[in-house]
Amino acid sequence: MKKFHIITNSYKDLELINTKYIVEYLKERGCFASFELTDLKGENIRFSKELIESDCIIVLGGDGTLLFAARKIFGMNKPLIGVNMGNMGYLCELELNDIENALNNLIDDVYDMEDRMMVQGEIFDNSQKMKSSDFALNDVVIHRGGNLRLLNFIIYVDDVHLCTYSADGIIIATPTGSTAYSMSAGGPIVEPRAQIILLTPINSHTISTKSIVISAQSSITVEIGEGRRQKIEEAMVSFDGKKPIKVSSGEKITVSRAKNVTRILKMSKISFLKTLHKKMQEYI
Ligand SMILES: NC(=O)c1ccc[n+]([C@@H]2O[C@H](COP(=O)([O-])OP(=O)(O)OC[C@H]3O[C@@H](n4cnc5c(N)ncnc54)[C@H](O)[C@@H]3O)[C@@H](O)[C@H]2O)c1
Ligand SMILES: Nc1ncnc2c1ncn2[C@@H]1O[C@H](COP(=O)(O)OP(=O)(O)OP(=O)(O)O)[C@@H](O)[C@H]1O
Repeated sequence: MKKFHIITNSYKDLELINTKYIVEYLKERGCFASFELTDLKGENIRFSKELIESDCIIVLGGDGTLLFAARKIFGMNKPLIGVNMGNMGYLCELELNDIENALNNLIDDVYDMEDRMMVQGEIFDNSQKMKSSDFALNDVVIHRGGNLRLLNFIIYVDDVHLCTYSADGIIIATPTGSTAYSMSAGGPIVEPRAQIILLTPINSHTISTKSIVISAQSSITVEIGEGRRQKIEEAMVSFDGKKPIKVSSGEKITVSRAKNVTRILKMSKISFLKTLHKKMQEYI
């Protein structure tokens, strides 16, 4: 690879010391290198010529920054690799102390590429009109928000009623997202290249509290049910933990496999489970 674009979280690389170092290093090795900063509002609007023409995106930050970058370049088919400057950085494979080695490997095309499935979600109002849609690499979370009342979530798979959870929320996760919120809510850990969609309730107050694994060919619809005390309840929908969207009883969220994937570059041969174990121990 020859053309690199860096997306840096300026909260993590405060004076851009590491960003500038990487740009200079790549240029010294005869490559093109450019950078941009994540914008504070998390909006994805600016697409520079350098970003569009790059062979690879290097992300400097934590998992949140990598998720931001993945959403930004959705559909562009460009590979991503993260340099961990976050607290945990599970999705960010590279460490700063070995960065030259990693950059040399990228230049010499010594890496593996892993396609990670993503999901798309569409939110429909009471008259079945789509009011919003978005994509996620980790998860779509439907949550009671600040409201301390149990909500009813009516679940359909391919339009057939599956079950109803009384819970704080529902997480619909990809295999990548299985190690994030879904895991905290008791969901299974899934091999990142698997092709499934995971449905995990958050604090379900029903006998069935288990996660359900669904084929990636199917779509899941979550309807916000009527409340016990009041007919119309409100909930929040968030894609990869970003910008919550308000929904209320009768509205539906349909989640299915997205047409595009996130391509993550891999250099280490260490298994995803060992990495998870190591990062979790370091994090504590
Ligand atoms: N209780 C929880 O575990 C909880 C609560 C809210 C959100 N989240 C997760 O946070 C994600 C957004 O991440 P963020 O960094 O912007 O928010 P954040 O800063 O709130 O991070 C949440 C934690 O999840 C980790 N994380 C994120 N994606 C991961 C993945 N695929 N595998 C393993 N760990 C992962 C992050 O490193 C961080 O430690 C959401 O997609 C959601 O899955 C988790
Ligand atoms: N778009 C953004 N631009 C700049 N800073 C941001 C942006 N979004 C979040 N931040 C800041 O970046 C930090 C979170 O970034 P990130 O998730 O990459 O790191 P982390 O939480 O330390 O890492 P990890 O998620 O791996 O534990 C927060 O301090 C947040 O205020």
